Amino acid sequence: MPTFSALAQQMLEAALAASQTILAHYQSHITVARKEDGSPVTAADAAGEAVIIERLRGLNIPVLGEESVAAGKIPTLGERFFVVDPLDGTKEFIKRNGEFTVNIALVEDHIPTHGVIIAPAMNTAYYGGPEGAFKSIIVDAQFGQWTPIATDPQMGCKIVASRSHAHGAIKYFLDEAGPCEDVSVGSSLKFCLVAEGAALHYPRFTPTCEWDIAAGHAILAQAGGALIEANGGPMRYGKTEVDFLNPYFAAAASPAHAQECASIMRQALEKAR
Ligand SMILES: Nc1ncnc2c1ncn2[C@@H]1O[C@H](COP(=O)(O)O)[C@@H](OP(=O)(O)O)[C@H]1O
Ligand SMILES: [Mg+2]
Repeated sequence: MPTFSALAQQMLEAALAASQTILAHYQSHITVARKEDGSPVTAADAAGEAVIIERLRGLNIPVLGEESVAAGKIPTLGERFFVVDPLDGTKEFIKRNGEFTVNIALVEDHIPTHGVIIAPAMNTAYYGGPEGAFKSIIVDAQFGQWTPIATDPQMGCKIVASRSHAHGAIKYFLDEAGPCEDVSVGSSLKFCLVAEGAALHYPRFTPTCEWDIAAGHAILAQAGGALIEANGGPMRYGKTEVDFLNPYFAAAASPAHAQECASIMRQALEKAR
């Protein structure tokens, strides 16, 4: 059982509280609204983010939250800031297939050093930080035992892809990668599958924002994996100038696999043109 730092404990408790709030919405009627960009949003998104901001307030670290940004509230980001997606996989939440997550990351010097992901409807939590990478089952709204997780770079080819945001290049990726199993799942759970050794590659060919990936990036990195831009360079956070939009990226079970994944992505994108 890891001894979590006070900071990690606060992040975990904030995510757990938001997860309970979101579950209450999930178990009652879900009303769907549309954001300016046409993407769906529910009352659970805002309620979850409010709970997280409240719980993290005492730390005096700026919070970059998906819903706050959508409402025009962008904090001044210093060297250290939280990145929050209270409800990633809103489409899955609305479809009620359970594949949605609460995400909190701490970014330091442009890199996510701590990450928490909870899948409320699956009673599953993941953490990655200086203590290592761990998974826990939630019982009676409490974390159970934390067990270490690790990627499996030796496994056969298995890729995870978005359930709701497909791109034509995936087909070419599979052609290039050779025999490869292909699994679709919603939200940041894709990072968790790679982090716990259940998938090898997560090539992302459709847009994401920093809050969609920061927590997953931290967990994956601590579990032995890596996330890089599809061009092969490091993924950096705090990209205010591009509204926190990420370039396409490659996440995989090791730094070498991430480079391989990115290289196959570039070939696939070339073919898809
Ligand atoms: N056109 C776009 N621009 C920016 N982000 C997008 C996007 N289309 C989808 N996304 C992001 O992809 C996330 C869903 O990922 P996935 O398809 O892997 O489940 C969404 O998270 P939310 O559900 O939090 O809005 C959303 O932020
Ligand atoms: Mg999201």
